[in-house]
Amino acid sequence: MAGYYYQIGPGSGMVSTVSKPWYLRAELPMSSDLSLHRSILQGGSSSSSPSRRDLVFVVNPRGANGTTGKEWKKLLPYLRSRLDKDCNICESLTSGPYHAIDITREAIREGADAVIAVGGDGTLHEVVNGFFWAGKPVINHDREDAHSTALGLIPLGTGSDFARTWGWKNDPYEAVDRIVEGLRSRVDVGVISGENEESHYFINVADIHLSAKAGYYSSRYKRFGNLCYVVGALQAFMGHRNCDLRVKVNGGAWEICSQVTALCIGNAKYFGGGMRITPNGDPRSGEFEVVMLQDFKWYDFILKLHKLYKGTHLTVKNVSSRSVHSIEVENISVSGSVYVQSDGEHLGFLPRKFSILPSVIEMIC
Ligand SMILES: Nc1ncnc2c1ncn2[C@@H]1O[C@H](COP(=O)(O)OP(=O)(O)OP(=O)(O)O)[C@@H](O)[C@H]1O
Repeated sequence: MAGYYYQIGPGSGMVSTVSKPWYLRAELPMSSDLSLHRSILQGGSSSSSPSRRDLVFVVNPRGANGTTGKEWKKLLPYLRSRLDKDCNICESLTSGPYHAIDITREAIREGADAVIAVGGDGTLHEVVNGFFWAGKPVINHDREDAHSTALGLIPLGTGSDFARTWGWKNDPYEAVDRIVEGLRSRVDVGVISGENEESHYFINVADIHLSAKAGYYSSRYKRFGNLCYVVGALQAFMGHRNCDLRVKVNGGAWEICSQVTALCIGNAKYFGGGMRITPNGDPRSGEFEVVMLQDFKWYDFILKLHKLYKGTHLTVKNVSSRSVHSIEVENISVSGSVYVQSDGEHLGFLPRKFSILPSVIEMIC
């Protein structure tokens, strides 16, 4: 699917499409997005001085049950007033799942200074995946430096869990201020490989079994806001059985982990709409924090849920934590599929290998 976006110029802010190759391959936006584009087009003036930096905003208009699109529209005048002087502000609305990946790849190849995800963790996840292609970082056509495009985030999703690790709120105005300030830091990204599958990337938390199943179901109930995680968890509990897994940490020997309820691989700290599951996860540490819950019963969640939210569960019985740079996980039992998700998006089933790519992306933070 070809990408499309519009450049919003300085001054009084007329907007024009940008005459670069991939913009010319633009598809027409979906009708509901067209109104948003039109409203921008009516407001602006155009400019594309070569010295100005291109900031590409990848907006999921359907994020947070459609709130992202509405908030983005309200945010644009502020964005223009703060960034118009120095930057070309380019917006691209996604037309459906996975579109953000293509937009990001094209923007990097065309030399964008930053690609900024506007939406929730799902949108951020797709943008992060757009930083890679065929197992390698995407590079600019004209420059040798593979990582010259920075990643940014305007958190406007239902959970927006990655933002919580940085202490950011779902406040788009604060996010714009961060982009204006322009501080950048290198962050780690997780890569997941499976049998005969292409590599897949994550920036927040990947998880296995009950929590992944809960995430799978919760995505059907996003219209309930943060309550979707509770409804998803209740549905996942029905018919849930703890299972024995085989794991290999940092390329060592295989170990058996019995009666695993959930295994969570944190590049950051939060998942499930604010649960501090891997409380020591840090995307600048070069390691994952792996937290395993074993032999949990449904009532353990009721009794210990507050600890999971606060991140004080590591001392609870049957909870373990360790720092790793790679972990392979297999299902021992031949019957039943064990769910895997990454950044809250369903990925498939075991077996999978998770490895860290230290400092691979520069992030605006
Ligand atoms: N135009 C679109 N129409 C429908 N779905 C889309 C569109 N663009 C992206 N998506 C999908 O929407 C999903 C959810 O998006 P996003 O993460 O931004 O919001 P959220 O689910 O409300 O927030 P969070 O993931 O933080 O809970 C993503 O998986 C993405 O693939």
